[in-house]
Amino acid sequence: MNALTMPARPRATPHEPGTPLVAVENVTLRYRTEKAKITATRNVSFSVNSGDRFVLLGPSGCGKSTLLKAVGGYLTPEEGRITVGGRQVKAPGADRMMVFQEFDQLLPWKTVLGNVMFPQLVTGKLSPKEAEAKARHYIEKVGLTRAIDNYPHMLSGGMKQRVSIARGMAMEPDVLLMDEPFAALDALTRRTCQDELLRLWDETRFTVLFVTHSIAEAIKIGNRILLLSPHPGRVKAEVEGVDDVSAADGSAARLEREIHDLLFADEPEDH
Ligand SMILES: Nc1ncnc2c1ncn2[C@@H]1O[C@H](COP(=O)(O)OP(=O)(O)OP(=O)(O)O)[C@@H](O)[C@H]1O
Repeated sequence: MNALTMPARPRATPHEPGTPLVAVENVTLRYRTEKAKITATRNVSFSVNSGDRFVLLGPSGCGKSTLLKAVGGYLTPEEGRITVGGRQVKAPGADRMMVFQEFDQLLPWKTVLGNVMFPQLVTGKLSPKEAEAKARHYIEKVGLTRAIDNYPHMLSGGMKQRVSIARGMAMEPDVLLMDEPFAALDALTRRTCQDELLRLWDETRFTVLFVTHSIAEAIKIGNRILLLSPHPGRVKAEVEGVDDVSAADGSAARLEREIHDLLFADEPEDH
C-alpha cells in the first residue's frame, strides 16, 4: 500500500485538550488467508497524546506493522476501535502519513522536490506554488537542499528515507506513522537518521507513532514505549518517561535490560 494513493481528507479538527490524539481501544486484528485466520494482535489498547514519540516495540511477527496499518486506515479491526482526533478511522487519510522501511517508496521519475510535492498536489491540499514552498521548507529541514533536483536513483538509502520523512512531514499530518524506517540502513546512517528525527521533533514537536523491534532504537526515539508480546501481539507493559533515562548515568542500559527481560519472559503461544 502506498501512502501516495491517499484520498484528500479534511484535517482532523483540534481535539479536546487532555484527550488522546490517537486512541486504540481493545483492538483485535486478523488476516484471513485461504487456509487460516491469523490473529495478528489481540485486544490491544493504547493512546497517543499530541507531541508524543510513541513507540510500538515487540519481537518479529507480534503485529506492530499490522497495528500501524490499522491506524493508517489500511486495515479494519475485527474488534475494538481506533480514533484519531476523536474521529473513528475508517480509511487512509492525509491526517496520517506513513513512512515505510523500504527504499522504493519514491517515484523514480520524479526529483526529490517532485516527490515531496506529490502528495500535496494529489490531495489538492495546496496550490502548486504553495506545495513547492512547503516542500522546499521540509527538504531543507532534512538537510537535502543540495540534492533537491536529484532523482531517487542518485540518492543513498539514508537520503531516500529522509526524502520520505520530508514528504510525510510536508503534509503536516496529525500523526506521522513510521514503520521501521531506518531498519535497512547501515548502523552509522541509522544513528544519523535517528538523531535527525529527534532534531526535527525538537523543532516542530510533531506526533509520531514509530514501530521497531530494536530495544535500543525504541529507547532512543521514544518518550513512551508500548511493549507487545510475541504473536499474537498483546500489550505487555507501557514504559513512560523514557526521556528521563540517559546513557551517561547507565539508566538507559538498565532500562534496556528491563525491557529485554519483560519482552522475552516465557509466554505460551496462543492462536
Ligand atoms: N498480509 C498478511 N496476510 C496474512 N498474514 C499476515 C499478513 N501480514 C502479516 N501477517 C501475519 O500477521 C502477524 C503480524 O505481522 P506483522 O508484520 O504485523 O508483525 P511485526 O511485529 O510488524 O513483524 P516484523 O517486526 O517482522 O515486521 C504475523 O504472524 C504475520 O505472519
